[in-house]
Amino acid sequence: MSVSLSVLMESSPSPILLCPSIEARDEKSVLFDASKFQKQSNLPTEFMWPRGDVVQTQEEELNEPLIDLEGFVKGDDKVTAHAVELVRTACSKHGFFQVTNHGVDSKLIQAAYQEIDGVFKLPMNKKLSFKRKDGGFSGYSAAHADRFSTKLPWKETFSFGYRGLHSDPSVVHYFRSALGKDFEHTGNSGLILGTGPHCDPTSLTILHQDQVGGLEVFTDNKWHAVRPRQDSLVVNLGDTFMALCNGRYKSCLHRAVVNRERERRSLVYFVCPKEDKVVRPPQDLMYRWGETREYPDFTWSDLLDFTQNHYRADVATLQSFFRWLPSSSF
Ligand SMILES: O=C(O)CCC(=O)C(=O)O
Ligand SMILES: [Fe+2]
Repeated sequence: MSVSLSVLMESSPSPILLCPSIEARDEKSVLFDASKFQKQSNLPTEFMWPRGDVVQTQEEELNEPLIDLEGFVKGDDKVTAHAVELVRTACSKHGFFQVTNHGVDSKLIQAAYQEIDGVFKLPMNKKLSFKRKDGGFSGYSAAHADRFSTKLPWKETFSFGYRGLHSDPSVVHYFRSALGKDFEHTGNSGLILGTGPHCDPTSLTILHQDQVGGLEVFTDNKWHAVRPRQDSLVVNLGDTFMALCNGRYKSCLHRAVVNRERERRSLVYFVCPKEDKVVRPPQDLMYRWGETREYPDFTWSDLLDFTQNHYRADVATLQSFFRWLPSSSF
């Protein structure tokens, strides 16, 4: 089995961010102390999102059933069938669901937060010593300031990738059994966003946010807050999964809003295909569904290159990618 996974840990807003200063916009990225801005009304324009991009924050919480994986993990067919139905409904509607009894030890999650806190508290020069290289997977990055100059995310991340897990998280295992070999996976809310509205280009995203909250999902024409739950994991479908399912299941449109009072952290686990794997829906599914193809073939390495080097993931990544892809006639 080939597995390609990467884990992203993010903390926002951070006391120090790396981004272009307003005075030195044409110079290479320079350091400035973002904590100075945290209590001011005059926030750096690089972090401002045009109002058109930002739907007014709804206080409304997403009211979706929490999916209990206990029966599935234990192999209880009846309980699994019910969970599958809930997952199917959620994926058809907005590509998002939350699971409990997922088998990931909560102590491990807390330990990961503690570990990553130590990394983010390092002095900036230390963090820059393991800066993520262009086109690379692993390392520290801040605000994407090295790649984009406007609408910067108010966050810093520490990412690392690895392959060849011995066991799958149960939800990955489920999709794998359903899709077979075709699923080889290797603060100023409302204006300043930790992570702007986007769909993940990856296959699946499994996420834990801390108790500060801020994750929002777009569904029923509105943004809905996802209440943080210590015991649950959020699962988002990404663009690659949507392409694998011929658009039947939706790539989840989401964002993370930060606030001026408390730092927010999240642990994000991206599941991606093997680089050279051609992404296309399984033929027997297409046959069974009687559908024609919605998307052309592509490889994860092309989509990865596009989103790492040419385009920051947003709501229209896949369409833009197909226009960009030379062999695509879309
Ligand atoms: O921090 C979060 O809760 C969301 C992060 C996210 O959407 C991403 O990194 O793709
Ligand atoms: Fe995301």
